[in-house]
Amino acid sequence: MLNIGLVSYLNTAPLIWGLEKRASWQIFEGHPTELNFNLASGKLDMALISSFEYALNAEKYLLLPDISISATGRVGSVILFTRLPFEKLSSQEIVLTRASATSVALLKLLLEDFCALRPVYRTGTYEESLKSSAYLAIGDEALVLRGRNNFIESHDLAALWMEHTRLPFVFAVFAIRKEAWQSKRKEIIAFARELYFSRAKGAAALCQIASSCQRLTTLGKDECLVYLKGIEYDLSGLKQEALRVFFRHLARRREIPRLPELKFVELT
Ligand SMILES: C=C(O[C@@H]1C=C(C(=O)O)C=C[C@H]1O)C(=O)O
Repeated sequence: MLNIGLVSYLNTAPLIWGLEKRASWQIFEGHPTELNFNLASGKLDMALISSFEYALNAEKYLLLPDISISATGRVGSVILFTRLPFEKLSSQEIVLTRASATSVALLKLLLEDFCALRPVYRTGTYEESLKSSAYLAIGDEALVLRGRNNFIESHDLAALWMEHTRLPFVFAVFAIRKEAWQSKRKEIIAFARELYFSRAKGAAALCQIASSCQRLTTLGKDECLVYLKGIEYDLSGLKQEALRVFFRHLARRREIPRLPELKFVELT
């Protein structure tokens, strides 16, 4: 049995739209940090994980070629919501969602190194952030918060990253545990083929996905479609370059012990 982890957010729907159930695999859905933990601990064989988790534990993993959750510019669902003007955030408290690894590291990089701001961070929920100056949300929660106007500003982290680096940003990759690749290679290749097929079907059905998944958020159908059109699922050359740039920043900031290489499985 192949144990597969998938992110439970709306943005993953187009990637897994055409995926059919199979007796040989079991799907677990969760927030990125749950999937990161369950893949690192061996409960899962392969999963969509935070690109930060790959950088942290790259010696355990191999990557599925050409799969990611990325955006070129605005992503729409990784947002710093603020109750103060952005440039006044030094020494102010920012509450960080527990669901994210990549976006937390990206936020710190953007604020501290690119914008010379020095806030104080705390992990917590949106409710726990009500007296703080800002809240970092990702995924469906960010989409819901976009509809509430109790913040004065919202800053899209992928758009900020692009402004500073001119590059797309890769939030998640599909990683496989090395042991699983040794023992379950055939099943992994079969799953990968289905995933590529599913992605193609999802791309052709975006309008339908937007109408049927709209209930997950408070977005209208058109807004939902605009959001899904902005999410990219490939890991092309430029995205690999963008990942390396992000990893170099993480290593320089000592958030990861060493600079990881991008190592892929061969599906043939
Ligand atoms: C674009 C998003 O990317 C997600 C953000 C992640 C993170 O911050 O660790 C991990 C997986 C992605 O699915 C999102 O959730 O909005």
